[in-house]
Amino acid sequence: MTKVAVLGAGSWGTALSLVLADNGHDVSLWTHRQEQAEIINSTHKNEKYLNVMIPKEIRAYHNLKDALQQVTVIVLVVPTKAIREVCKNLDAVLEQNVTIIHASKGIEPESLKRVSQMISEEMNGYKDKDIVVLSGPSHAEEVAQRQPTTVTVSSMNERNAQLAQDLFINKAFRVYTSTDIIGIELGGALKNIIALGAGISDGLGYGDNAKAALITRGLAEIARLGTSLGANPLTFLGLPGVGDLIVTCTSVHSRNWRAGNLLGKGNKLDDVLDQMGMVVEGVRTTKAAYQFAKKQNIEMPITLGIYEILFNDKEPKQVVEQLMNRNKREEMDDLARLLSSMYSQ
Ligand SMILES: NC(=O)C1=CN([C@@H]2O[C@H](COP(=O)(O)OP(=O)(O)OC[C@H]3O[C@@H](n4cnc5c(N)ncnc54)[C@H](OP(=O)(O)O)[C@@H]3O)[C@@H](O)[C@H]2O)C=CC1
Ligand SMILES: O=C(CO)COP(=O)(O)O
Repeated sequence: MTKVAVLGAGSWGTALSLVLADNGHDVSLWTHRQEQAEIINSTHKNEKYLNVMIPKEIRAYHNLKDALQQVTVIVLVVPTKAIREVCKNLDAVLEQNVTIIHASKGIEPESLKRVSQMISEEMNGYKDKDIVVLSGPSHAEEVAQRQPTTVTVSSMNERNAQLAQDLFINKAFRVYTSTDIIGIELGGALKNIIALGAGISDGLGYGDNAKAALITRGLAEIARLGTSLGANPLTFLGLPGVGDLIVTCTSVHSRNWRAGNLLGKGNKLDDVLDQMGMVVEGVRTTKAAYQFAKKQNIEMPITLGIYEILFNDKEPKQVVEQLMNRNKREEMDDLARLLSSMYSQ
């Protein structure tokens, strides 16, 4: 049995706490809202985020120091925009050495930093090579129902990745390892941009052909940006790449798909985000990827179109027209370039 603190009591933090409790670990679930901690402890529910009973062994905390008592593992599951703030607070009160696993899917606009990089910048004594990421096609709603789910954990420190694998793996939650943390983090973050696009496409009333095109050409964009930042292109063919892309672009559970769907139906971004009430990571990630692609001259036409819908009020139909009328090209250009760059390394 391991003593684990899960920081972030939203949908995913709650679902991951259930997996850990199922595996017999001692779980504290920290929330930044006192009232939410009290509700979880008295009702054993967290209804705003997940419709499931929470076993009474999982105790919710509002005081961070109390949540951290004797833990040897921390699972960080707050929205990417809160990572730095939570890590600063954590650094101020954490007294013991722990293994840090994060499960957030985003990147930081301006810096294009991945979550493991942000964590190590805010936490004294932790290097980004020691942080573990957990990512893959895994909607909290299905994990909470113990439906079969597969994810990948990755760290440059293989021992830490194996520790995370052993901590989470069970008969409903299969965990693979990988050493390509760059690819795993970028795959998980960038698929949210394409999921917004898939939702927009469905909202406009387009069918499966359009969605398959978005998924496939979206994957090419993810691989282009990812490899320019040092990811292994093959990672994008795995669970945290194409796997997560499929689940997020096709599931009604996806907040990114749902937000895109509302945009495609003509709603404005601010109204959509108000309605969602949960994090839609793809919005910030679109900004980050757009800025980077522009600076580095990386071709990302879908990302550019989604940026224009989100931030420049461009009509979704106009963006579709723009995408369909680009210059003619050969489909496999990208793949050939990526593979040859891989083999020349
Ligand atoms: N839901 C899912 O199925 C999956 C989610 N993820 C990723 O996990 C991360 C978290 O997502 P998820 O749990 O779904 O998000 P939710 O929107 O469901 O919950 C986010 C939680 O974080 C809390 N929070 C927000 N800001 C802060 C802050 N500054 N300090 C502390 N807590 C804060 C929210 O509190 P408040 O109530 O105040 O808003 C809420 O409890 C995201 O990066 C997401 O992409 C990954 C895989 C699956
Ligand atoms: O990452 C997810 C599933 O793997 C969750 O996606 P959403 O944030 O779009 O709900």
